[in-house]
Amino acid sequence: MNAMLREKESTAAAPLAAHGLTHSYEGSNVLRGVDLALEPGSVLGLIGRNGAGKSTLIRAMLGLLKPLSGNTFVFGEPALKLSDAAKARLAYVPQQPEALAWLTAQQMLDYVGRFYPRWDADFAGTTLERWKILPNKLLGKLSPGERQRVDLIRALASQPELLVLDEPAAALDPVARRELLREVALRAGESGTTVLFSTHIVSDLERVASEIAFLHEGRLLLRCGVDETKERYARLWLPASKSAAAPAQALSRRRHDDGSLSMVVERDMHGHWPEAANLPGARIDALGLEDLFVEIAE
Ligand SMILES: Nc1ncnc2c1ncn2[C@@H]1O[C@H](COP(=O)(O)OP(=O)(O)OP(=O)(O)O)[C@@H](O)[C@H]1O
Repeated sequence: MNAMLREKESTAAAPLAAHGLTHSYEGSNVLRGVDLALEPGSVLGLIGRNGAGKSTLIRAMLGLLKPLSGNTFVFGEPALKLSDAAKARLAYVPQQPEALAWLTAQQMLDYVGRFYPRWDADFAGTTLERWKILPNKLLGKLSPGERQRVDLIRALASQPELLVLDEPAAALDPVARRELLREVALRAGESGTTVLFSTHIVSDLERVASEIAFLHEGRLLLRCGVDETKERYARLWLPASKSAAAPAQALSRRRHDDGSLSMVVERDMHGHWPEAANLPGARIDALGLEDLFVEIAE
């Protein structure tokens, strides 16, 4: 199958897809050719350091920002010309919600609810109470964490098919974060909601994501199932005498004071580590998710 046909098919099936996305701000490249498509019902955790380009990628994928080049699709429609019907199936929570600050939480939820055919007013009411938000307080007077919670309630009450959360945990305390993640996992499991969320908290990924994508300096360095990472990636140590045999394709490479080398390597399509792993003195160490990210991102 040729590449264009494959792109067309993956776009049609994917609730959210981007192809060859590039973007720059003031001449500095932030996205450098990102391809990313979400399977229906998957929960994809997008991880990367501060400034890696996560928010830019999310905004471009949703058509909230016109990329320099590349195409983005939501439910198969071009994201920049999204129909109202598609918008009603999608919910997005930005990192710092600011809109409608002059309304109270209850007024905002009542107002917004009218635009969503599957709006769950009971959920909105009971969750406001459970998350201890005063319904009659102006949004502009809520703390950033409370504001983010109201926006999360807005997103969840619309019962979206696609839920996109930009660092949902940023302003939440650990208890609220766990509650939110539980709710997200529940939605994905019970209703088949497709979820994309960005984070730099590895434990959040481990709790709810079925897949992870690692964005580093505008490129997707790694994309795989959460359970798969430990099997697929590891740290290879080579003594100084064998460092010349280091495989060319390593995700990261570090030289130590004694001349030895360590690098993150991936199994090949047959499940084998690079050949250098069999050299005398070489060692393969398992990597937890957090170590993997730190190794690659440094
Ligand atoms: N409107 C803008 N104008 C100029 N530069 C911008 C703008 N928005 C983002 N940037 C820059 O682009 C880079 C990527 O920003 P982005 O917000 O996408 O990263 P991020 O991965 O979401 O970061 P964080 O984890 O800190 O939220 C950063 O260096 C940021 O300073």
